[in-house]
Amino acid sequence: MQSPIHVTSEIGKLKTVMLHRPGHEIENVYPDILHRMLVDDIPYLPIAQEEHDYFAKTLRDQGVEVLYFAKLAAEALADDQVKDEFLEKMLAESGHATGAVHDALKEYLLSMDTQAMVDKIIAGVRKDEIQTKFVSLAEMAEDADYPFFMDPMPNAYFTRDPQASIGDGITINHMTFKARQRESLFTEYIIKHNPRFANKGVHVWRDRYHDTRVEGGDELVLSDHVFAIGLSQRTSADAITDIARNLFKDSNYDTVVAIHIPHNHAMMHLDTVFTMINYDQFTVHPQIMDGGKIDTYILHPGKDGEIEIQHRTDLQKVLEEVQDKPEIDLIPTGNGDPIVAPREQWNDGSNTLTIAPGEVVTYDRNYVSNDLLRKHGILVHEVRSSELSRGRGGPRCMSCPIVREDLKN
Ligand SMILES: NC(=O)NCCC[C@H](N)C(=O)O
Repeated sequence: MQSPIHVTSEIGKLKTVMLHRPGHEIENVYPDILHRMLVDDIPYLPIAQEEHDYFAKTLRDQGVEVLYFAKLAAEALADDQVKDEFLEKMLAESGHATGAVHDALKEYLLSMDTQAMVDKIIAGVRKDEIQTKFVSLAEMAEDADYPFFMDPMPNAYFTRDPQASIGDGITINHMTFKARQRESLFTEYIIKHNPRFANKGVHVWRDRYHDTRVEGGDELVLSDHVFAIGLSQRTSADAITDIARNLFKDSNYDTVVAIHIPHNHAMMHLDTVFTMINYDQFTVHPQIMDGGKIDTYILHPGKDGEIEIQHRTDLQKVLEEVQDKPEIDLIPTGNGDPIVAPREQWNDGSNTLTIAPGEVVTYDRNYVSNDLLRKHGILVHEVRSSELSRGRGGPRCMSCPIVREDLKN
């Protein structure tokens, strides 16, 4: 049976992608919780939605089928028993496993139709939306001023991160920060219960029930046998080892390249500083290379299920070797300028979404990087970015490829 997920590169023609249109969750962010919600500012929702619709249209105009995360989730919860089981897990992960608040939230959420319930969970539930019969001492005495029973998920529009397609399978990710961990519970239900994916042979390379952390922004499918992953603020070495072991055991993947990037918010994932845009072309933020060097580890299957690891520091050479190309063109964000490069990287100038070999979608605001891409022969579709960029992610972060065409060579 052909899996409904098929992604054997970063650059093969994009056929199907999963997005999330930002919704009311954005309006539930206020200054006191900005840091904890992992955003630096509050997008203006109507414009963010316009920009997102334009992004979706740009993809559709290029023949891409656009699926929406929240719709897939609602479809997955069509059966009442599945919905009940999901809701119990979601409430528990939101801090209400039992008790009066749990009961009131459950009654409130079940009073809605399923799509409205999913949208509400993503948006967050304020305390003043529901009446509880009793409150516990903890609710009365601790966090009394905190306005939410269920936190909003303002990062849901970065559909790249809670999961990642690799080959005919997926990783469903245990994400680093609490602010994003519940997002992948939706993915679990989509894969298990949405008719598009359920019982269709999707291989789950790693599920979300682990202590170690991985996020899709770090996961790059370089080819049908080479997988690159950031060793980053969000993805730990143990998780990388686990994914490598599972890929080596059950797939064609025989090479995992772990790239150590700075552990900070501006460069939280590998795709904020490095993306693949053509067979032999990549964007790279110059500041991750210390004099051209960066700690890189190549993992291969060893004897008896062991993993062999080589430590290298020349990323360009590593890419030439694993991609089997005589030369790799590394295109520096902001043309490597000491002011332009970090400024454009901050607004996701390296975070290109490749929709076909040598054809990308980028934010319009990164005009220096975009011009340079064009000079290197890349076809660039620019999308609007005044509000979307405030969430600290770009076109690659906002898209989860589900199907790409295989590369011809
Ligand atoms: N792949 C990505 O780099 N995604 C961007 C995620 C931004 C979000 N505010 C976060 O910190 O998780």
